[in-house]
Parts: sequence; C-alpha cells; structure tokens
Amino acid sequence: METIKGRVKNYVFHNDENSYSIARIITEDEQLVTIVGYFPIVSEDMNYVFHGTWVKHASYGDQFKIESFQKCDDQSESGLVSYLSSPFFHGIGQKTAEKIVETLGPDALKKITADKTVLKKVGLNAIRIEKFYQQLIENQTNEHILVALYGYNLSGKLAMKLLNQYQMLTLEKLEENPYRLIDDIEGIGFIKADEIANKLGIAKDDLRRIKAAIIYAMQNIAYQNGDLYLTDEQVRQYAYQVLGNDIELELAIEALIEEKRLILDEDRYYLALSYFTEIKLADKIKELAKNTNKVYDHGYLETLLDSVEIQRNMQYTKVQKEAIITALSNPISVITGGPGTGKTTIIDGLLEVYRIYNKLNFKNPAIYEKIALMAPTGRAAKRMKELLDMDAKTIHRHLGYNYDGLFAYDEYHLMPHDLIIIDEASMIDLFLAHKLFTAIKNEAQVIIVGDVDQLPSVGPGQVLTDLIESNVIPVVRLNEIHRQAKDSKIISLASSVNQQNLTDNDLISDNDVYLYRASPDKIKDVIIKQVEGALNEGYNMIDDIQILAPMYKGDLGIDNFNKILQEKFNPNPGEGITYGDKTYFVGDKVIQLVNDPERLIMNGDIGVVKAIKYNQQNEQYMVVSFDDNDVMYDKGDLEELNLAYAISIHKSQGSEYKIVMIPMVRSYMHMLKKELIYTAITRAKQYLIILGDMHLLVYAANHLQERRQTTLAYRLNSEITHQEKEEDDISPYDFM
Ligand SMILES: Nc1ncnc2c1ncn2[C@@H]1O[C@H](COP(=O)(O)OP(=O)(O)OP(=O)(O)O)[C@@H](O)[C@H]1O
Repeated sequence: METIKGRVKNYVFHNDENSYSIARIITEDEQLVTIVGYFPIVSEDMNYVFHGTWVKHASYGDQFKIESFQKCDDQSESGLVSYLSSPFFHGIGQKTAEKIVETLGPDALKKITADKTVLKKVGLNAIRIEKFYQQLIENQTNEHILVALYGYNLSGKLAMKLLNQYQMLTLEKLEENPYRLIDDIEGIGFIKADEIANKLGIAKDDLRRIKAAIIYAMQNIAYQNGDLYLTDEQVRQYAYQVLGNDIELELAIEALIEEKRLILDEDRYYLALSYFTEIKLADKIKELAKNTNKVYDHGYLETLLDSVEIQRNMQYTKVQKEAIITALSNPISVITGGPGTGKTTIIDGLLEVYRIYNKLNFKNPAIYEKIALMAPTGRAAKRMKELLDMDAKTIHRHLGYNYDGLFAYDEYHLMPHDLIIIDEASMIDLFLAHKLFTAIKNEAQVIIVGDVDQLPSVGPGQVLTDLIESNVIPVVRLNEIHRQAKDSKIISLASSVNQQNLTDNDLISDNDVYLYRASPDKIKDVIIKQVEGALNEGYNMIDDIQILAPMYKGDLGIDNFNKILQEKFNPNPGEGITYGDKTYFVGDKVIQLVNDPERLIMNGDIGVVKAIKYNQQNEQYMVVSFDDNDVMYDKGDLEELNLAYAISIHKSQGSEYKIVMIPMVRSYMHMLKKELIYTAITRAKQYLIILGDMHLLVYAANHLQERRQTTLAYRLNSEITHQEKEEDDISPYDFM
C-alpha cells in the first residue's frame, strides 16, 4: 500500500448509490493524479492522505486505486479558510473563517474538535459556537466512520455499504454485534465478521460468535448438501468445524431456539426460513389438492383422447393414456419418466384434449392468461416451446421477477392461469417451489413433469422426490421407452445405469454411443481430436458440443479442459478481459453461474462473447450473447460467469446437447454417483462419447447419491396442520 497527499480538484464520476468515484487530485508536489475507488464527496479545499495502490489502465495510464483516506490534521491556511466559508458550514463568512484560521492556526479543526470553547477566542458567542461545532461534527462523521471502518480491514466498497446501511449509527451497530453484518450486508460472511469481532476483542467463546457460527454452519450445509434440517450430532459436528471443538454450544443453541432463529421439531434442527418455507409449501400443496370444483367427465376425456390419437397419428400406451387422464382430471399431479418415455408427447396430447374439452382457441394470444407452460431454466423453457409449438417461459419470468428484485406474482397477487404445466421439475428447489406454488390460485390445475432419477436441485430440498413419495398426489411413472427412441443406445445405457444393471453389452460402443478406453494422459488429446472431427462435420462448438465433468480442479477438471479448449479453438482473438485466473476473448463459449432474472439470464445458460469494450469510466466490459439476449458484464459481474467448453454435470441439468463427451477417470471417483452419471448421459441427443476407464461407469452406477434430509413428504402426509402445531404467536410471515 502506498500513500499520496493532495486535494481533490474535481470529480470525474460519482455514483450516489455505491459511492464509486473517479476524481482528479493535485498532489503536494503539484502533480495531477487520477484516483479511483469507493469514497464520498469530500471538500475540494482540504488536504487528504490517500492510501492505495497504483494501477495501470489500458487507455488511461496510471491511476491510484484508493482503499482508504483521511483528512490531514494540518491544512494550508487558504484551503482551510475556503473550507470554513464553503456551504459545508452555514453562517460562517469569509471574515469569520479567516479569523478562525488566524487565531487557531492550520490545525484549527483538530483543536475545535477536541475542545469547542477555543472558538471563544475568535469572538463567537455560545450559540454560534454550538451551531458551528454541530456542523463540523456532522461534516466529519462520515469520514470518521469510514476511517474507523478501514481500520477494521474493510475494503472501501464494503465500508461504503455499511455507511449507507447504518448511517450515523454505523460504528455503534458494528461494535454492538459485528455478526449482524452477515445478515445485513451483502458480501460479508462469517469469516469477515469474525475478523472484525476479533479486532474488537470479542472472545472466542462469546455467545454472539457461537450463535453466528451455528447459523453459518447450517446455511452452508443447506447449500452444499441440500439438507433442510440437521440432527443434533450434525449441528455439533458442523459448528465444531467452524469453531474448533473446545467450544460449549449448549447456551447458543438454546438462545437461537428461544429467538426462533433455529427451530427444533422433534429431534430435527431447522433454520427458521427453511422450516417455515417447507411448512407453507406443504400447506399450499394440500390446499391445491383439495380443489375439486371442476369435475371432469372421464368418459368424455377418453373419447377426446381417442380422437387426438387419430389426429396426432400416435398410439399412446396404456400408461401414457393414464398419465393424460390423471393429469387432466386431478387438481395436481406428477408425471415422471426418463428420456424417451414420452413426457413431451404426453404434454402435447393433454394440451390438445384440454383445448377441445374447454373449447379454447390456442391461436389467440389471450390463451396465455389461462395456460402457463414453464421450466426452471431458459434452455429447458426454450426446448418446451420448440417441441410443443406453444409459448413457454422460465418459472422466474412467469412469476414476473422485477428489476427491484421482487416478484409480481406472489401469495397476495396470484397468477391468473387455470392450467399450469411445469417441466424439468427435478431441478426445482424448496425456495423456488414455495415462490411458485404460493403464487398459484387454489382453483388452478397443476401438472408437474420431470425425471425423478436425475440429480436433485442445486438448491436445498428435493421437491419432486418428496411430492412423489408423499403419496398424497397422483403420480404416473412412465417406464417404457418408445419406438423411435428404442434404437438409441444412449437411452438404453441411461436406463441400465438408472436400474443399476449394466451388462457387458452396455459397455461396448454401438450406434450413437462411443466408449473410448484410454489412459488419463491420453484423454485430453482424444477430446481435442473428437471436437475437431465434430466441427469438421459441421457441428457447432457453442450449441452442439459439450464436455461434461464432475469437478473443476485437477488435470482432467473442468477448468483445465476450458483452458486447453480455449487455446485450441479460440486462439489469438485480440484483446481479452481478465478476471481471476481466467481471460475471456471474443468468440469464447461461456456459462452463467447464478440466476439473474433481472437480466433474463439463468444459472446454466450458455452464451458466446460478442464484444469487449470500455465504458464511460474507462473500465472494460464484455457483451455476451445468450440466444437473442445480449447481456453486459462489468468486471465485477464476471464472478457470475465461466468458460463453458467444459461444464459441470450439475450445471448441465435441464439442457441437452447433440454431442456430449464425458471423461471417466479415477480422480473423479469420490464424485461418481448413479444420479450424476445418469444425468450426464441423458444430456446427449445424438452422440455420447465416454472416455477413460469403463469400470468406473459400473462403479458409479452402483453408488447412490446420499439422500437429502427433508420433511416435505412427511408434512404433506401429516394430518396436523401448521396452525394446530403453533404453540405461541410465532408466524411464518415473521421469517419470510
Ligand atoms: N406411444 C408412442 N408411440 C410412438 N412413439 C412414441 C410414443 N410415445 C413417445 N413416442 C416417441 O418417442 C420419442 C420420445 O418421446 P418424448 O420426446 O415425448 O419423450 P420425453 O420423455 O419427453 O423424452 P426427452 O425428455 O428425452 O425429450 C419421441 O420421438 C416420440 O414421438
């Protein structure tokens, strides 16, 4: 860190919201320097010390990136006079300002702050002294707070966030309980809060610390393992991982339960939000299932289905017919099955029967106020739209996610639709399910379609599994693979993996499946050759070819594959934009890593870098094209992006690719589970290429993913409603 001294000449840019600023300063030795960073508007008359580092900007040369700053104790006399007579102080004119500086000298401010009565020497009366002093303190408070925050090792950006959140009370709030920042300030987690607490001298066994660690441990587990609750032993085990095991947890657990931040239900510990979300979801689904206001004429439905068969030139199987009739004659139902079992065919058939039954005009756009087709990812929604030739959107879009981060439809503003069909439902986590279902009116009919054997959702819970296992809503399972799909070895291999009975016959290349037995050191070369071959055949790197792997690190991890494939297939394309250890170039294939409904991009969306440019603040940004949606990424946004020549199997859920290549090596072993491999294999539409050790395929098929700890099925089954269970005035709304 270096230090420069100077005064601000002018602000080139200042963002009121986050205080990101660019300013020119004149240094002690009369040099003009550009400073950038997060800082407020400061007086242009005062001298400041700036701490930071020099950075080189590609077009604008050297800039000083500031981390902290402080007003100098000594100011030039003329600067001080200008400051005191500026609008920062009402009621002080040029004459009085000059007199203050003349009488008290260049460190006048320091003297007045220490003892305001020194102003008597200047001839100010008590009232004016008080008024002046108040303004001085007010003007200095923000700076004082910031200086104190820098002292806690907070970056300029976080410090400004704190100041914006707590204003004048920032230091009191921070010192009272630094762990509150975890909840209040985005970007501060337990580790950072703990660092501040340590500086404040908060003891390792302080109750506030232990409570925060328990919550942190539980949140981490919920997101890593997808569990909704922990057992007593697990709570302790994970809290000890954060705190070390010589800490007494009893009091903190009791206090958290007392504060209703942790809920103990029988012998299960839940975070309040997870607990109440699960209960509310279960209550809502039970409510939807009760809706019997629409009585369907089964005989008529069957007659219509017969005519749709003729119209579509399709002989539905018995189970497929059962699925269509069940879905249409129940308020809420589930259809589950693997690839090629006819899920899409069934949705198409039931929509047609529904149309005729209700005498609807599907060509009229108003139909989309009655029928909603949705899927959790953009890609899955797009596929649904293409296959069904009807409009389909992501769940977030249907819920009307707004720029302000709120949903237009929620439990108070219900969606207008009478029929709601949700595809790829295995990907829906507890929180999204809660948002979606609570926004559905009780009279609506809901059809949930998905492949329950795939990986569970990335977020906590296993909603589809729980809905099926609850036995409270009708479920139709499609097991038969259909004619056109029957010849596909991809589908038979997927099915063998899923049923855990891989035979020798499954392990030979045939038709659309290529199994390359190769040692790990050969795999990268083989992949490059295969990609080259596919490109020569006219396949496209962005849309058609996908390498899937279970982990990021290591020689055969996703990161390394991306590096190698980028070098090989997008070489020397000009200026790049670097974030962390990755550099993106125009033409690169990229993947969005988190849901960003505001910008209409979702976790797992694949795009291509279209341009790299500079914004008004002379910072680089990148334009990524996702289908026909162009999205801008500042450097700060690049955390949400990754190269996508290779992606994780988890991220591939809900998407399909013409050609899928899956390396299969020992270093993946701890990740290899049936659900993972099944999901990876079923992503391939035309060709599946597995490279490496085929014994590992058998190994993977024999290992099941650990079950998630959830209680949705139990709650759906339970007769006891939430209201009866309430022991006191606690309401789920307090936690939402
Ligand atoms: N009863 C049937 N008779 C003839 N062909 C069928 C029948 N059911 C489905 N098919 C055909 O089987 C293929 C797979 O069906 P569909 O696409 O509906 O399955 P899916 O479960 O949606 O699979 P995926 O998720 O892989 O798309 C399609 O070509 C479809 O036309």
